[in-house]
Amino acid sequence: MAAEVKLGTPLWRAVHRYRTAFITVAILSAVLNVLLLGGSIYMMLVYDSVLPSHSLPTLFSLLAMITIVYAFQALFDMMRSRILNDVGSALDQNMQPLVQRAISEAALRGGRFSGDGMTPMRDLDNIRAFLSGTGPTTLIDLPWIVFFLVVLSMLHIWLGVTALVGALIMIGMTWMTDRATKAPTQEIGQLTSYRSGMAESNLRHVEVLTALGMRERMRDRWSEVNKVYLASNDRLARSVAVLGGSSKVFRMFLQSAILTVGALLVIDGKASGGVIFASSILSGRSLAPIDTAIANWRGFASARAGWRRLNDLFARLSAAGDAVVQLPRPSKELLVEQVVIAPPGTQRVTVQHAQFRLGAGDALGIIGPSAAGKTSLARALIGVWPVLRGSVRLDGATRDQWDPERFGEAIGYLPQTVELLEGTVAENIARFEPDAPSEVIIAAAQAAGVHDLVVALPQGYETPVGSDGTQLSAGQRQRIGLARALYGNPFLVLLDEPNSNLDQAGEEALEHAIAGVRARGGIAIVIAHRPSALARVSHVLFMRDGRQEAFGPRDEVLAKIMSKPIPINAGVEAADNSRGEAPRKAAGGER
Ligand SMILES: Nc1ncnc2c1ncn2[C@@H]1O[C@H](COP(=O)(O)OP(=O)(O)OP(=O)(O)O)[C@@H](O)[C@H]1O
Repeated sequence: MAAEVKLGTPLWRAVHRYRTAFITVAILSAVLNVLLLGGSIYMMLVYDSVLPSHSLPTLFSLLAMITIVYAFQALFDMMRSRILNDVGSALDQNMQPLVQRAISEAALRGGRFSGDGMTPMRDLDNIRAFLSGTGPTTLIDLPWIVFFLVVLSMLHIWLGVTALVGALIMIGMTWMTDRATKAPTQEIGQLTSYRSGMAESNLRHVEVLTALGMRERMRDRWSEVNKVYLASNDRLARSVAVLGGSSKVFRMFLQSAILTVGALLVIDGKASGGVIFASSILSGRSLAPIDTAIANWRGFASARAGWRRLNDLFARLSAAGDAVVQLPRPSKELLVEQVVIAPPGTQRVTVQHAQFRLGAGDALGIIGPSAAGKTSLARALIGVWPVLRGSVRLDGATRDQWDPERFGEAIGYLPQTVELLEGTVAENIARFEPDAPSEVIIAAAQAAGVHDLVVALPQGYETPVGSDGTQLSAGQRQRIGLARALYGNPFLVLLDEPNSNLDQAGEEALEHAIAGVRARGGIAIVIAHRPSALARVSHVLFMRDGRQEAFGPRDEVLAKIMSKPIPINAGVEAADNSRGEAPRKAAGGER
């Protein structure tokens, strides 16, 4: 039974969890904004009471009071920044696992964005940076403009009206900033990913690029993308600078305008001298959040674009749920029923109507020319590619009925490119399981016939493999990859061209490993171009052009395909009659 995990708006739900913190920030902001009146009131009192009376005690009492007010302002400001910073970090920590899962799911479904595929992670970074910066406090302070306008109007209606007109103009500027930043912000998001994906790919392939004299050409290609990226950044920075600068100057002008209105009111005898200065300061303070908002709009726009993209991504992945009922480990059979496969994110069928059944103790060799669909079928069998039609069942259950981690424990997979991860040999064999028992690691290494090879390494099982396993030879990588595939005695072990880099000893270890899987009641599937890998299989499946052309007991199928004209690279050298070798001998014969 698959549980419906509602991922629709997980960001909102995560933010909702911190509502108490947001309410506290809102209350602190309210107090802070009221305290902001302190400076203006102080100026008004000094001007209107202290100066006419020349009273020093009044002046110092007022100074003491305003000092306390400023101290509280500083305290509350610090408190709300701290709370928001904590919320940003907690939200990040909370969402990171979901974001990582979304990145993997999107990649598996073929929805990997061009580039490095890490856009969702950067989006979450942008949201955290926005929450931890001045953004939220600025936005919270914006509605308080109305309060200051009311206070100004209470001093005199014309002061309020002047400030209102100024505020409306500045809000218009904010709207223009938003329009000017929206498109470049989105463009920069995509370009950042593309640019870093390209740089990462160039670095990963540096040896090939150097050997083939392609480094400069690839660097030039990257520079072209970088140029577009810089231009977009430039455009964005310029818009923000122009509008941010204008709003700041306009705010200063507005203060002078208010001063002028105040002066006119004083001349008219409708206000005191203190009111002029108080209102000027008040208007400056009240409109400050608008130009702070404009100056920081870039961060806000990035966070908003990231927020939308993430919600969109989560919504698209909402159907993926975790199984709640844990099925027992499979132990009986693999059933493939009329399976049609297309690479994720495409409708291009690469395997049509594959159908076969394997029982515990069977081993299957999949052979066929290049691009016959062997690897496509393999990926669907282990559940990393979806099936368009038909089904793949282990002990009667399709993959979506399993908890993904538990399903992985039942699978052993050695891909064509071994893909070891940064860590030690032991960690790689143990699939990075924390506290993996040594005896299980050694058992896997022994099953793969690689134990002696590992202990002969400089640090034995603790030898670091380097990024992508580059500190090992291709043969060593492949054999350690085989041990990883066999770790924990998985039921279904799938080996995609496991002998492409093996020497004689490696080939023998591979044969032994396949025999071992069969002997313990597992199922082994081997995709092979070289005949030695077929030595220990019980069945053979021959594929061509995405079709299953033959399936059955090994010798029967090999005999059948030998009787037909087979392309020279049909997948097993044994099938290549042009060499005049006896196919059965080349295939090894079941031992
Ligand atoms: N990720 C992918 N996206 C789109 N098409 C793909 C993808 N992977 C494979 N294909 C296409 O699917 C077809 C079958 O490829 P597949 O790798 O399954 O063949 P194969 O029999 O394993 O070949 P080989 O023996 O050369 O490894 C090919 O035409 C290939 O271009």
